[in-house]
Amino acid sequence: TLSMCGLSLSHKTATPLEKNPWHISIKVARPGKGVESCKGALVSPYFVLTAAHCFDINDQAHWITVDVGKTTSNKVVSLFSHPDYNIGKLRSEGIPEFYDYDVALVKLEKRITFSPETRPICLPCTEGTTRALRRPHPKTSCQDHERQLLKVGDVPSFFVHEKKPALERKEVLIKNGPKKWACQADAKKATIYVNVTDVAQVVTPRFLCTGGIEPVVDPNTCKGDSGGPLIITQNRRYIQVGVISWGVFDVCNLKNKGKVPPYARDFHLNLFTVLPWLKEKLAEEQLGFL
Ligand SMILES: CO[C@H]1CCN(Cc2c(C)cc(C)c3[nH]ccc23)[C@H](CO)C1
Repeated sequence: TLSMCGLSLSHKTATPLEKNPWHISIKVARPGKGVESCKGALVSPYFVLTAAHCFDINDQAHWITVDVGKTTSNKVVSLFSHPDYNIGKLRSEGIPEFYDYDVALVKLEKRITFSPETRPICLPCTEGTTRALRRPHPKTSCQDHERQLLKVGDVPSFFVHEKKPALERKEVLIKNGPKKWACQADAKKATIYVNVTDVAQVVTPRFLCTGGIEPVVDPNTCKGDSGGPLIITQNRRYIQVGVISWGVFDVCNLKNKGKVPPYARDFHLNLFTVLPWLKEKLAEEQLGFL
């Protein structure tokens, strides 16, 4: 039987993890280089979905620890970054970091047993999401999922910011209508993109854009939120539509303290743009990809 995805407990006394049971914390301890912190989402008994930029080509599996539910340091067996991810691809054009296809799957050594604080989130174009959307199977298509989840306009969504011991939900609007172009244009205000002439060079069709102050002030991501899920709620079920990739302004960086500019935008890898890769890597996880 396909286990149900995107469920969570929401009563007042539920713990942060019971409320966000898909939440994963990832740490990469590089000898002599300190620890890099990222987040991820549990998507099946063996796999965590995160950002490719959390890892370096030289990272050893034993440098990576993955906290799932209450158990810390689950062993990583393998790491599958998207084949088209290449952070240095545009270096020759004076663009030091390029985040296109910034998505990775981490395979755990031991199969995770689900529990009230450990449950998978729903992925687009799977049977679990068809059920979460209360749509008929097999009549419902992947395109139906995209039309229902990523409607044209400002789409309500949220990400989870870890502020130990709490997990805070940050509600943001995906600018998926007329505001999309202004959202993307603000990418050029990022310090490292000073050489960018056409914003389309760095904001490729793989990205969803959040942040800014119209129609309301959106909270922004921090570097440490990288890899976490961008989530849309439907009928109290949680569906991941994006992976937090990069932002123009790190609100957690103390030197940026207190002053968040209106051009602070965040960019998330749109999972609808990497479905063939997801389907291939998760083929054995019985998620029922459409
Ligand atoms: C385009 O230029 C910027 C790229 C990435 N930014 C770092 C960064 C990463 C890597 C990932 C996430 C989720 C971030 N959220 C906010 C900042 C931030 C720095 C600016 O801080 C330079």
